[in-house]
Amino acid sequence: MDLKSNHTALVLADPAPLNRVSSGLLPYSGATFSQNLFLTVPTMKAGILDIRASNCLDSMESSSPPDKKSRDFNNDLESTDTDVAYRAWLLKYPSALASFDQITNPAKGKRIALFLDYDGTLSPIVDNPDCAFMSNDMRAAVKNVAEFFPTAIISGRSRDKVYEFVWLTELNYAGSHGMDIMGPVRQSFDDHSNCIRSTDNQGKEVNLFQPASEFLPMIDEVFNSLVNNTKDIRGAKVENNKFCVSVHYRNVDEKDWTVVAQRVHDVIRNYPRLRLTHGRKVLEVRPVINWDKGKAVTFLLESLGLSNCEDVLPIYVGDDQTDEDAFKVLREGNCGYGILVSSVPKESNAFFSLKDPQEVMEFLKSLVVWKKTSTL
Ligand SMILES: O=P(O)(O)OC[C@H]1O[C@H](O[C@H]2O[C@H](CO)[C@@H](O)[C@H](O)[C@H]2O)[C@H](O)[C@@H](O)[C@@H]1O
Repeated sequence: MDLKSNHTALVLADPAPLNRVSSGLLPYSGATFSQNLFLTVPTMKAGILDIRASNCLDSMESSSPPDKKSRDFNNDLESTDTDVAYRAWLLKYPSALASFDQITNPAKGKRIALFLDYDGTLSPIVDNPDCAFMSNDMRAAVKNVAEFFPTAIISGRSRDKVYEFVWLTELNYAGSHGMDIMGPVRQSFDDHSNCIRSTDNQGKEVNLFQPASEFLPMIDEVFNSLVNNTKDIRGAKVENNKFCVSVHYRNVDEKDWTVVAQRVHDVIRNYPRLRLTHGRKVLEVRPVINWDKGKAVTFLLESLGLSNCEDVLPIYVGDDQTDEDAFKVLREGNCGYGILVSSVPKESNAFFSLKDPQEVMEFLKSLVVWKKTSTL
């Protein structure tokens, strides 16, 4: 099948950065133009910033709130205001540690199924994506929790890469935002399209579900073009996540973010079957398929024989925009809880919050203690 075409405009399907309504959320209409962005593009060809790239830049800015360190440094008063805002936000998204009983009471008599994002949830956000190591303490906490509760990692990274960081065989892994799921063998999935039998690195038979497998050659092609198109932008980094590609701009000078946005759009405008989503200082290029982390949660629950809400309480912990799909599935299904990891106020579909990976670790440890001491 020819997945590439040169005549259709880019599909811009960015999920809403929930902390601000952005023009980047609007499909391309050609009706508006951001003047100040136009004026701040120093290196653009002919001085024109593509409107879709301009909308994208809005989203890049709104999905990249200043970190706590720089806020505190800027101004003590401002930091006090921010703390007040954070405390107010906690009323809407209570701490999962402070509200631990509220989470575990409904779990009595049920099995908890745990879903964990990786970057920003199990490992702190760092400048170099290749160095996002999780601590040994966190690894021990995840290993312990997985002894008591079925546990899966759902990451935007490729499945292999996230496994190299986590290195625990007792978990299930879904890479590429859920487009690459390795789970236990289920006979009932044998007829499922895109589901094949394979073996894991222990030689155990597993099911491999890859709903975007036909996009593999296209993703490789786009990865190479993106590497080529961004190689002169200092600090830009392109990461091949197998079924999606990440373009990092964390280390790019903010004045050059427009250039990053434009270069990415220049490449993907030729691929109408690819779309762009936003993460934490990263643009994620992915296939336009009806699949996301939320669908992956549903699929994994089914694969693990845990899809009956009467007996199972799923908990999903994540920090990023793409995790919202999973929070939404749990909220709308009235089944389980999303926990957003954030140290800044953000609108979310999660029910609870944790401040950072350190608090995630405490939460995982508390679950183990609760399970060990629970009589039910
Ligand atoms: O779904 P996730 O596991 O959260 O993956 C989302 C992206 O995570 C990584 O990037 C983020 O973490 C990096 C390391 O801390 C950081 O440098 C970067 O700015 C963040 O966006 C990963 O490198 C990406 O490929 C994933 O898409």
